[in-house]
Amino acid sequence: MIDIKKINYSIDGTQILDNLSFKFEKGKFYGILGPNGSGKTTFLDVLSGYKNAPDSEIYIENKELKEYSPLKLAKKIAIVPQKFDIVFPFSVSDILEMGRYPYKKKFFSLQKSDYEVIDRVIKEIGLEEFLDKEITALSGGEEQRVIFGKALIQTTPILFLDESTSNLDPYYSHTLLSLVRKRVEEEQTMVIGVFHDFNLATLYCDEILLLEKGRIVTSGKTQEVLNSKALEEVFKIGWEKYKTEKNTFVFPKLGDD
Ligand SMILES: Nc1ncnc2c1ncn2[C@@H]1O[C@H](COP(=O)(O)OP(=O)(O)OP(=O)(O)O)[C@@H](O)[C@H]1O
Repeated sequence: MIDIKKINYSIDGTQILDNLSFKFEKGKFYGILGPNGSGKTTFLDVLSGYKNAPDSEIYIENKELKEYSPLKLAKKIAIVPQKFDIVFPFSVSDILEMGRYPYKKKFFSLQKSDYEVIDRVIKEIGLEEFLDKEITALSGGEEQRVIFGKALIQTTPILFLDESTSNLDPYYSHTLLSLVRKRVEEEQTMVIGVFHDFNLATLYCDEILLLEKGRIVTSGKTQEVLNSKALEEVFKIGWEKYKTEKNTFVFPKLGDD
């Protein structure tokens, strides 16, 4: 569904993404792990067309990324970014409605079917109490839930999450990730999410890509990558393991403990 033949991306002569290639399939939740500065956000930015990488060859559903108009791409990929730069005090309702703009006909208002999608997501992630508030007046976690909601309202087959639960409490982290996991299984959508919390990756991801200095060091089933030697080498720390019936969770092993 996303076939990366190659991505090279550099800024001022520094190679940020170095000859990456990978095939992402639909019906799977992928996690991207890697140290700070390893290129995770840049990778999603290039895949979403936000950053232009001329020396790249990327196919989204068999069509080259370069051939997509921004509007067509917005019907394929929604993104919950790491940072949101909302300075204008839009209301939460306005922001959520923006999720339907790719489907809006010129000079027409949103349709009943658009509002049905919006209302469903509002209920699913509990945004009712914020609708009339200005986005700039919300807490960090509340704002993140709204931006997440907008991406879900976009109803795309591909969703990118860039540390998109970093401001959320455990209840909302799991509510939102369970919701997208359900869509992956029931609607065969695809999710690619950047995580620093490996336990969330353990619980929700089918496969992991481990990035270091703009390269994919290893990739594979979540449990295999999280139990690999590469994890220690890339993060330069040992990992304590905690096994449950279904999963092995990993925690940083610090000092002499
Ligand atoms: N606009 C820019 N100008 C110069 N260097 C940049 C720019 N944007 C990103 N970089 C560099 O590119 C590298 C990759 O950055 P990126 O944000 O993709 O890393 P990341 O893996 O997402 O990191 P983090 O875990 O800290 O969010 C970093 O070394 C960063 O300093």
